[in-house]
Amino acid sequence: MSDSAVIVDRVSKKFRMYKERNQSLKAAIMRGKKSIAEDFWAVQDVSFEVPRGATFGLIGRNGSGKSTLLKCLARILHPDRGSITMNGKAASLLEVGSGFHPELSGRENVFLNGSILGLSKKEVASRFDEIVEFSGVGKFIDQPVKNYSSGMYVRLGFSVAIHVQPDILVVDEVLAVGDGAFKKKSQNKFVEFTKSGRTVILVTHSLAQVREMCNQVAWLDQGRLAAVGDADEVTQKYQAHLDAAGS
Ligand SMILES: Nc1ncnc2c1ncn2[C@@H]1O[C@H](COP(=O)(O)OP(=O)(O)OP(=O)(O)O)[C@@H](O)[C@H]1O
Repeated sequence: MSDSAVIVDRVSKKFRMYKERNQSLKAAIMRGKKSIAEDFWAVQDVSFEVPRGATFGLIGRNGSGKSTLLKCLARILHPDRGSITMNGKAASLLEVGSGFHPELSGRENVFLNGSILGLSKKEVASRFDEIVEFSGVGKFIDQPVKNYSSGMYVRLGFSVAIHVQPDILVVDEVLAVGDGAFKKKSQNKFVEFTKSGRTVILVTHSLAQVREMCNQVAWLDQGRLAAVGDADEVTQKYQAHLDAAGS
């Protein structure tokens, strides 16, 4: 088996940008079916490998393509060019309570989410107490999740995803929502998770968090890979770049 959990090979992703959005109906009819659009490449020709057991961060300025690449890794988007190979079972947690059904209770959502992430009912049942305990949702577990605070939503979603024990966990800023205590608990969980040979890929805007949590980093700049490798080295380069640009 390869030592790489994930292989990103010359991945590019484009979006169609439509012009003249505010035109009149008459102008649109006159122009017929032709619409004026151009391609915008949000991710361009990016290649790297994520070693098994790494906590791998994606960094870069706003709009550099981090979320787009993360969505490709989570299979929410498909690259227009290149390929992504996942060596193992992957689970992703990209939006607050993604995959949660608002009308269902926390309990029902844990079972639903667990099964979406590939666990049997029995497997979810055996981890249920631990999932609830970690989330801190407590007695609210039988309330519809539409009544949860955003913090409760995220904590429960994160708790399900991490207890499903995927080989590769793809997360987006989830820890930004939790409070300090939950962040610490989650970081410890990540350490435990990666020690058992599992891999975490995350996006965060906090360089301090990247330094603290990640051992490998990819830096994206205008959709292209600016640097990849050891977290300290790459974050230093990125910081120097930001300082030079005066931001
Ligand atoms: N669905 C879409 N349609 C058109 N353009 C998009 C779409 N999604 C993202 N983009 C554009 O692609 C570029 C990269 O966006 P992306 O969200 O991946 O960046 P990011 O690095 O995650 O930014 P941020 O740090 O602000 O979250 C941006 O210019 C964005 O406007």
